[in-house]
Amino acid sequence: MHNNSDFTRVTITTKKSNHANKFGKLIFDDGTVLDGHGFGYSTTVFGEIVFNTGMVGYTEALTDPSYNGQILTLTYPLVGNYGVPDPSIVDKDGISKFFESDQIQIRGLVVHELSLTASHWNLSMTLDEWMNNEKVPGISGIDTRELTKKLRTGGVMMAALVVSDTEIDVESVKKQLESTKHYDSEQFMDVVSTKEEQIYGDEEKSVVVIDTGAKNAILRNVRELGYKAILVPWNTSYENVMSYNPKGVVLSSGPGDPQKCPDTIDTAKKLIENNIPTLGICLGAQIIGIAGNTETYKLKYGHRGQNKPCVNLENNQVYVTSQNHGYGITPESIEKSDFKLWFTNADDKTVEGIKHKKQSCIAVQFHPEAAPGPFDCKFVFEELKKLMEK
Ligand SMILES: NC(=O)CC[C@H](N)C(=O)O
Repeated sequence: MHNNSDFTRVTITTKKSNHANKFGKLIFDDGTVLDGHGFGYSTTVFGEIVFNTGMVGYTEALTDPSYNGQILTLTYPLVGNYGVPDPSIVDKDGISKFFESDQIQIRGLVVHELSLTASHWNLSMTLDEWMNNEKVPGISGIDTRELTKKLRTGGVMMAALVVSDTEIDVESVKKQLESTKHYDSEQFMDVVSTKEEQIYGDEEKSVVVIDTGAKNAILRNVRELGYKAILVPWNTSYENVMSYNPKGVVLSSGPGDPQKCPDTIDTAKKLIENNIPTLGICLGAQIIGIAGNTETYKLKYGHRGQNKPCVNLENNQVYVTSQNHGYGITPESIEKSDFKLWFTNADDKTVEGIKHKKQSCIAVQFHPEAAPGPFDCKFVFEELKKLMEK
């Protein structure tokens, strides 16, 4: 028999999005112009336009530093209906509970329909309010299926997103778009990486996380292994990493081309050489790959979603993974490298994980820290723990 105290009382908060109807336009570098309704902040932004097929998780996606420099299209047709939680809610270590970093990282957001009402027990503001506060523009009323087909056919491209209270001058935006720095040549590390070390927990044994744009969930997973997490800047040298005397090292996810992180590649080379237990995640996997003689390349339209099937070649088990990447490790380059293939993508056979042939070094292209429902990829952190406690 239940007594009332068995139940947590949950209050559902409802808020209406009262955004004014603004002008909104998406302008692509191939000349295409799409009309929509502007929301969020009135401004013009330029970035690489990409799409994510996840049905939920916009709070996490918008704050994932790996999206820095990009205009994000969500293919799920109704967005914003559960609002946005309070950013100041933190866990016992002071790590934000519901956000992957302390700000919105995307340059702009593209949706089909923005929900006018948001309801959730955890809601503190609407998506429109949040984006307005953080000065990020959004556009709704876009046929995101057609847009996705365009990106799948033509590949990701540079675009401008304009939200304005007055009529938009398309020609002048097109000119600015032409002279905008291309996403591929941008250097994001100074923008996303911590400038100083940050320490979470007080355990004696520690894991250093090299911050090339780390998500909070990576820190949380390290903490759950029972280790102190030490977050350090992207360009921390091997000697400085080792000065913390860590049991292991995580190379985090992050935005941009892995070739733009030469200092991290250098540190990774020495971590491998000295057999320090190391796990690379997404950008971190690409960096580890380069450090161990694989090559990387740019995918046509990337993998961004929550249901990307990956096969563990050691036991033929398939995992449903979360992903967000536009570059990858070149499959043909693995054979002559220091790694063997660990995971492969069941959809397109791209590289999803590698293991060093001799040293304690593993890397996954997918996000083991992400949990869009299930937690089935957490075992990757357990693999790191096994290497650290060997
Ligand atoms: N999430 C990530 O770490 C992304 C890695 C890299 N920037 C890419 O786009 O492929």
